[in-house]
Amino acid sequence: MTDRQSPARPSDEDHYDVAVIGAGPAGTAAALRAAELGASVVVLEAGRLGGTCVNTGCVPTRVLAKTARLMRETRAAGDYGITVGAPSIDWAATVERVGERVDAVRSIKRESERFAEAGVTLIQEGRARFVDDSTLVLDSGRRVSAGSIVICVGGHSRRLPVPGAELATVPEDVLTLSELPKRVAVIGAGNTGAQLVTVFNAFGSEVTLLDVAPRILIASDASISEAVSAAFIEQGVDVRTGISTVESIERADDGTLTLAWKQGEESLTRDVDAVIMATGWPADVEDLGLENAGIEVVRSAVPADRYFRTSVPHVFSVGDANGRDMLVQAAQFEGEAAAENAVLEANRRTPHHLLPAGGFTDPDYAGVGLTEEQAREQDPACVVARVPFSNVDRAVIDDRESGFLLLIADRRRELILGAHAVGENAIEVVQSVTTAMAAGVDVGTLANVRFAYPTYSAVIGMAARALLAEAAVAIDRD
Ligand SMILES: Cc1cc2nc3c(=O)[nH]c(=O)nc-3n(C[C@H](O)[C@H](O)[C@H](O)COP(=O)(O)OP(=O)(O)OC[C@H]3O[C@@H](n4cnc5c(N)ncnc54)[C@H](O)[C@@H]3O)c2cc1C
Ligand SMILES: NC(=O)c1ccc[n+]([C@@H]2O[C@H](COP(=O)([O-])OP(=O)(O)OC[C@H]3O[C@@H](n4cnc5c(N)ncnc54)[C@H](O)[C@@H]3O)[C@@H](O)[C@H]2O)c1
Repeated sequence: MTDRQSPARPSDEDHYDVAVIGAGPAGTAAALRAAELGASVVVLEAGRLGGTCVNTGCVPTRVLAKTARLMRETRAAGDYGITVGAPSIDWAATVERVGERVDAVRSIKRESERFAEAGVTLIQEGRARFVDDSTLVLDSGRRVSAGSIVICVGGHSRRLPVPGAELATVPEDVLTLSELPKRVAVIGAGNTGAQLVTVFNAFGSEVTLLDVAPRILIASDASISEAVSAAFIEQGVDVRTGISTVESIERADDGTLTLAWKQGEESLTRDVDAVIMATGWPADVEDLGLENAGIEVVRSAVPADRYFRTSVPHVFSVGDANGRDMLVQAAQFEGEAAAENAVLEANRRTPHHLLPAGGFTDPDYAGVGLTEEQAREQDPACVVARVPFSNVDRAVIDDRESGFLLLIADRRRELILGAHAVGENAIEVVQSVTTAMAAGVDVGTLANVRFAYPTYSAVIGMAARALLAEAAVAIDRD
């Protein structure tokens, strides 16, 4: 690799081949891969190792999702002849349990030991900031220079610029609520907001969900949004999509928050005990000194080309920082690719179409590859099969008939272009389809795979066989 000399190069011991800013999933993957390739590597982390995912994002949210499920299962126990009382949440105990599980996950991640074993230097002396395009300064005053720098700073929640926004709780702080709110408004129906709706609904809170977008889970296939939205409404959630704007939040003397918004020309209000703002995730770039390095920022993200190079080619941007696929699996994939491109001066890309994602709502949802709308735009003759869970033995056995798998193939019924599922185990089902896609399995082969009985994954074989039947019809029409 090229060893670029910084004009303000500190001392030899503070110069590395690769400097990685942030030790979340992106930074950890980038650092370990760069070290594996023989580079000298430093990781600069301002907070807790593991980043958003393990500390305030996926892991705590997933524990809350499990708690929500236990509440639902307990309520349904009577259907199976099990006598239990009506469950209720002891919020303090729930919060403690989340913390305990987060610590358990942190203990198996062992980032510092893995860095040490790989010969990666870890420096935790506050936030890093660019001095120039090859030099970083930490809060401690220490300077570090590197031939390549990988920006893995992740992001943070966004408060809407409305009066009273400071009264809202952001997703990272949900566990700091002093008590379980009886009435809660969730603003933002993306992956975060939708999951919090399910959690608070299961916990017995009265939930209102608002979004400016015309449908919830706007990034998912339209059929997913429709199904999850219908389930929310059936569960008593007040779903308000297509609102014009959130106007304000005001606090009354008794602590009640009044949320005001506009739907068309109509002004509406709702009194709640908590407002959660899950309205986006800008990159953590405000104090990064990018202007000192001539690195471009666009809409609160550090854009990168498909090889993760920023406008300054030896500086890379991966994970949530580049504002693309804000998922752990993307962050890890991108981190490794950027490390290879930095150390080997290669041009490695990541397969965006093989990134499965989903959420633990009630019901769960997930997707991979093209949505039906995207697939039809690319090829109007693509073939789509939808198999309801009510046709799947296991779903009926478990009393989980709601949901479906939508499988999309090209017109020649060879390639799987996308898969989208709602229902029990949707994420595991979509993961299995992703594995098949990654392995290059065609629809015909998938249709012949045997699935253990009785499993939810059996829906994949059913959908593949339905695709073949559908495709035959499509081909007849040609
Ligand atoms: C509530 C919630 C639930 C989520 N659930 C899921 C899920 O189920 N599945 C999924 O795939 N994704 C989920 N995500 C998204 C996932 O957490 C992120 O995509 C992922 O953490 C991004 O990894 P990253 O390494 O890019 O950034 P981060 O994990 O945010 O790590 C960035 C790190 O950089 C450090 N840092 C920032 N600035 C500096 C600086 N100037 N100097 C030094 N260090 C710095 C930070 O302290 C942090 O440790 C969820 C997110 C949220 C908010
Ligand atoms: N399970 C998962 O994989 C998972 C879970 C949580 C978050 N994430 C990722 O983290 C990132 C952040 O997620 P997020 O859900 O916090 O943000 P997001 O950007 O995905 O969704 C924000 C939502 O807020 C809405 N919104 C924006 N401004 C608004 C306004 N003024 N009034 C009302 N609504 C408004 C948007 O229309 C959007 O639906 C995403 O990329 C997401 O995929 C993933």
